[in-house]
Amino acid sequence: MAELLTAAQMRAIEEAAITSGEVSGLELMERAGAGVVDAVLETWPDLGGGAPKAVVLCGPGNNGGDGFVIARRLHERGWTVEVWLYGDPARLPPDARTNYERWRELGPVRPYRDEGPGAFWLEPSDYREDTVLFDALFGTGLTRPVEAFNAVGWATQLSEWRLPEEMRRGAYPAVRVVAVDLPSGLCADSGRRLQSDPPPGDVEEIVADLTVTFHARKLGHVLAEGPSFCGRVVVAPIGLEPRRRALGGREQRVTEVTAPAGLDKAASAHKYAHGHALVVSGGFGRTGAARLAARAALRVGAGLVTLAAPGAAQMEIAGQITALMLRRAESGDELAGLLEDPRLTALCLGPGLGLERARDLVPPALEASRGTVLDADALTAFEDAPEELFGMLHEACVLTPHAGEFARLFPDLAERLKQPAVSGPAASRVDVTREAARRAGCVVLLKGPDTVIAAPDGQSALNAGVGPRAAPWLATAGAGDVLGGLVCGLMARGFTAFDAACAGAWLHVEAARAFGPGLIAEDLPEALPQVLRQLGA
Ligand SMILES: NC(=O)C1=CN([C@@H]2O[C@H](COP(=O)(O)OP(=O)(O)OC[C@H]3O[C@@H](n4cnc5c(N)ncnc54)[C@H](O)[C@@H]3O)[C@@H](O)[C@H]2O)[C@@H](O)CC1
Ligand SMILES: [K+]
Repeated sequence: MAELLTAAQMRAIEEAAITSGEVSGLELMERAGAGVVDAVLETWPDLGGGAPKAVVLCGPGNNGGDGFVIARRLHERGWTVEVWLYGDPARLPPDARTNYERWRELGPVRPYRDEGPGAFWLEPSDYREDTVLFDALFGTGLTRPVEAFNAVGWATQLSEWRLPEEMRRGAYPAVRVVAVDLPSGLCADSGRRLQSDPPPGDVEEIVADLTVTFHARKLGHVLAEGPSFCGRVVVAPIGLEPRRRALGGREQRVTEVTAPAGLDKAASAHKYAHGHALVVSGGFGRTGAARLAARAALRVGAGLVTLAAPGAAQMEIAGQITALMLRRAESGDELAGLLEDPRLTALCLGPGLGLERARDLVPPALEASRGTVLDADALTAFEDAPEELFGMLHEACVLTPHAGEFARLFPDLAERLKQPAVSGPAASRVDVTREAARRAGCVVLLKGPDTVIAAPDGQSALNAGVGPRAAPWLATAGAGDVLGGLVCGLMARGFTAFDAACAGAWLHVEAARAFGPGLIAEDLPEALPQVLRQLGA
């Protein structure tokens, strides 16, 4: 599984490599700069043949050091290179200073200080269609908002370069923007832009076309605003070993969800060998969500799936199902009666359930100690008494809130994400989901474009909805109900709560991608066979 790193983990990996004598910091910086140049030429082959222009903005730390390497290497390739430094050359860290000196033998360094309008104003004639701007101001060392950009700073001008031609004040041709490691201003751990509070007016951000990071992606590339700031993200290997020990314990690590194993069915196994899922439906006129969840549970391979509905809803359901089964569960007592059947291996409650019914049915469902997905109304029903719910939850439960439901159960954690990110590392969706899982004592899957999954012991994973894992079509009514059903079906088949949540999140995205544009929730279960076939299930 691909690890997504924090700034501290990246530093620990680098330090371990340097102290072991395997490589020097200077060599790593050289490889980082070379990696950026390679990625630029690979992304824009048209720049390979000519003599383009580079404007390299260097900052006061090692990110700036990478910038000086890039400047030197592009100069060696025949590019016209212009270098700017924000900071005092005498205070550069040693490796950055060395590369500053090396560049100084080749060309000048123009100082930038935030001295008001015009402090960083390059003549329009300086710019050409083949100009590439390198943002080597701040990388993983950013700890506070970048004041230098306020109102009159570079960012305003950078963003102007990026406006459509007819909207630009001057006659600047479009400039390609490359972020070194991270677009400056972005928090490496949370993907949030560090900003003073209240935010300064009229500040534009650096939005990159290409971000070249080193060794592995950082959480900030995929969380929150990260994807919209980074553009294409390329990972340049800089010869570092994985060094898992430097990453810390499992409570500090975050992996990306990957294709699940174990979805095939043995030739000799009968249907009960694959578990029996029970999905609890809402009342008359509100059964669609549960039917979607149930069909997803069946498609993902649960041997049997039963819908439990109040009497008044049974006719409605019966007319719309075939392979699914139907039982009556009018009340909590009736549900408890159904759950006396030990062959029921997993439950799903919430989609379309109704708040009153949820308050009645969730306690006996949790009492039964089966793999249990709680979603939608099963979460909202406890808005006024989250502790009551937490007291009943057990390790085989998965809560699948969207941001709104999450805020109802964990208002203080949701508030942490809303507070302005004034210093780094800022609170991230991973942090709050981990804390929520610890508090609830079960797995929490926080839905969103970046879906985060955490277990009470801190183990975490995420599906970054970017690049090959983007599935914008999932923003459609009922898609969340299908996810609940997938996780329930997988638990019915014997997956642990955490593994079921990860596999469910992966399959959900994969099914959406297999169907593509025009997707509605009903299509998701129907796209699963194709996905499962590709997995060799
Ligand atoms: N050996 C290494 O450590 C390597 C580091 N690499 C590069 O080094 C970067 C990390 O370097 P650093 O840790 O020096 O950090 P940065 O270069 O990201 O920035 C840190 C510097 O900026 C200052 N600073 C932080 N926030 C500021 C703000 N808002 N306004 C003004 N100054 C601010 C800090 O006090 C520090 O001087 C990585 O992102 C990567 O680009 C790569 O060269 C690979 C090797
Ligand atoms: K940068």
